[in-house]
Amino acid sequence: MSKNNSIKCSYLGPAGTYSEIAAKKFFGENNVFIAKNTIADVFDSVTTAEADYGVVPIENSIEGSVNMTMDLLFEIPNIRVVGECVIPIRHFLLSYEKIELDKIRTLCSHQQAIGQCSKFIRSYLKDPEIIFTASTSNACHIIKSIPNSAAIASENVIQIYNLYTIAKDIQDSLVNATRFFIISKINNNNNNNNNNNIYNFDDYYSFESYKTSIICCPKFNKAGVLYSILKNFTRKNINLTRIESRPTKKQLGEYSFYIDFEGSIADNKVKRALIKIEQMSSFFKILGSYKKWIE
Ligand SMILES: O=C(O)C(=O)Cc1ccccc1
Repeated sequence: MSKNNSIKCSYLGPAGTYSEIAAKKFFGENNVFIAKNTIADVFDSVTTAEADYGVVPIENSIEGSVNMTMDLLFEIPNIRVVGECVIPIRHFLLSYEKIELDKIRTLCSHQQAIGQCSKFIRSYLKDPEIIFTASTSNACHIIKSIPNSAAIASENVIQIYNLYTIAKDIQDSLVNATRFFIISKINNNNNNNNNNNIYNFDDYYSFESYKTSIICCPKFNKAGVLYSILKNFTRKNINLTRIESRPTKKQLGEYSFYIDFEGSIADNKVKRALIKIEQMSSFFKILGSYKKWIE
């Protein structure tokens, strides 16, 4: 916390990104916002305590999971998820020149944004060179020096970078939303409820208004292993809201499972289910329990 009790929150910048929109929507404008160049830098800013919280994109309704965030949640210890935020995404095609669609030779944006606009790109652009950038706003810096170029970014960058709007709402579906995780650092001094151990979690939550996210890698890669994990939720009548697999990067065919479900790790039925799953896992990580995002 900074001097006047405002929160220090890092996000994927520079100014104008969807992550910035999410950060300000979750925490409110009257806080300290720290723009970072990459999603990995946001994680670093939390682990080094430069920021109290970080906001990172985790999944999109068109393009699916953000792999960089998934991998960092797996790899980086002492990070927990303390909240979520969902924002609608409207993609704009922007340029420093009033350029016709068929004259665009280079298109820049974050890989997620490019993927969310694949139909528009195929239908209206003439096979431009595509440059993936660290963020949508970063794309607006890159195109400044490239003739006949355009960027895909949010409406917020138009004024910030003084851009022309070539096209608006170019995403593949008008219903387009990205979910962000709010991450924080787990203090290992155990004198608060930050510890990651479910067995002595003593905060009391109104369970139904919470969600929990975990990562687990089964000990054995055999038929029915996913069922044997998921049945622990079914038997306790715990509703799953997301399940994604991600290669462990150790060998082909070996996956970690990212599971979100309704309920809190303060709930005994959740604890009992997770104890069983941990016993079946070679890797098990509780990312955290957090309030469901309500618009
Ligand atoms: O680059 C941004 O603006 C981000 O915040 C990452 C992202 C990119 C595309 C959709 C949602 C989030």
